[in-house]
Amino acid sequence: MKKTVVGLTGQSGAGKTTISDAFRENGFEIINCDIVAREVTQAGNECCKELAKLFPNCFDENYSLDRQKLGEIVFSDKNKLQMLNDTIYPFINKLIDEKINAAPSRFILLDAPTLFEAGADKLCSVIVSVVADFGIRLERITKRDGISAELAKKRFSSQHTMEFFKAHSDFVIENNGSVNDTFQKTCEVIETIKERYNGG
Ligand SMILES: CC(C)(COP(=O)(O)OP(=O)(O)OC[C@H]1O[C@@H](n2cnc3c(N)ncnc32)[C@H](O)[C@@H]1O)[C@@H](O)C(=O)NCCC(=O)NCCS
Ligand SMILES: Nc1ncnc2c1ncn2[C@@H]1O[C@H](COP(=O)(O)OP(=O)(O)OP(=O)(O)O)[C@@H](O)[C@H]1O
Repeated sequence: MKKTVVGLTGQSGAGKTTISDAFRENGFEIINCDIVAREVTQAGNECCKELAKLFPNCFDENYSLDRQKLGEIVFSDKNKLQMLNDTIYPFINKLIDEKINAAPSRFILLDAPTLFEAGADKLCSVIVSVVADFGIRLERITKRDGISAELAKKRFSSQHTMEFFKAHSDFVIENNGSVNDTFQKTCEVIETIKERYNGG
């Protein structure tokens, strides 16, 4: 069975995980890369031991990761973010590969904020970006994650710009309005993708 992998990407708070529900309802198997990143950093595993060499203050004696502390460090320093990415992506990409191979569905959605940085765009037949305005994203993620506006802004500036996402995607979904409107737009995109790739 030839699998079609759709990469869903965009800045923090744009609405990737919200939109992924529409893909699930349309028969897609969802791989959420934030969850994959949590799986590879479960206390005591190999990835944590590698990261603890670089960020010793972010781990306790059981190699359990203090996520907020690491976020504060890497989203304030591009070199440290690069060190984190270089270390964690091989573990993440290996697990993504395993999940794609094990997926029972022919259609797979990769919900991945750092799709391009991780090189996971190369696994995708189609790339969909979700975009939303800065102020809206700021409000959403300070509320969702309970983080300060300052940390949220640092996280944004660690990511590609909206223009980058638009320029590197096959479809762009704007999510400044209601969830219902965005769901409708997403279903139209899904229909086009399915028409294009069914049987292909
Ligand atoms: C830095 C970490 C420990 C912060 O953990 P925390 O629980 O505070 O945040 P969480 O993991 O829920 O991520 C929240 C959002 O931050 C953004 N983000 C996460 N990692 C990165 C990154 N490397 N570069 C840019 N933005 C990122 C994404 O929009 C993500 O949805 C964590 O995000 C991490 O391990 N990041 C590296 C792995 C990665 O790139 N994950 C993204 C999916 S591949
Ligand atoms: N159209 C919308 N109207 C109101 N709230 C929304 C809308 N879209 C998303 N949200 C809310 O905004 C928050 C961020 O959305 P979501 O988690 O889907 O973003 P994301 O792109 O996956 O972000 P991240 O990369 O940080 O994980 C969530 O709490 C979600 O419920």
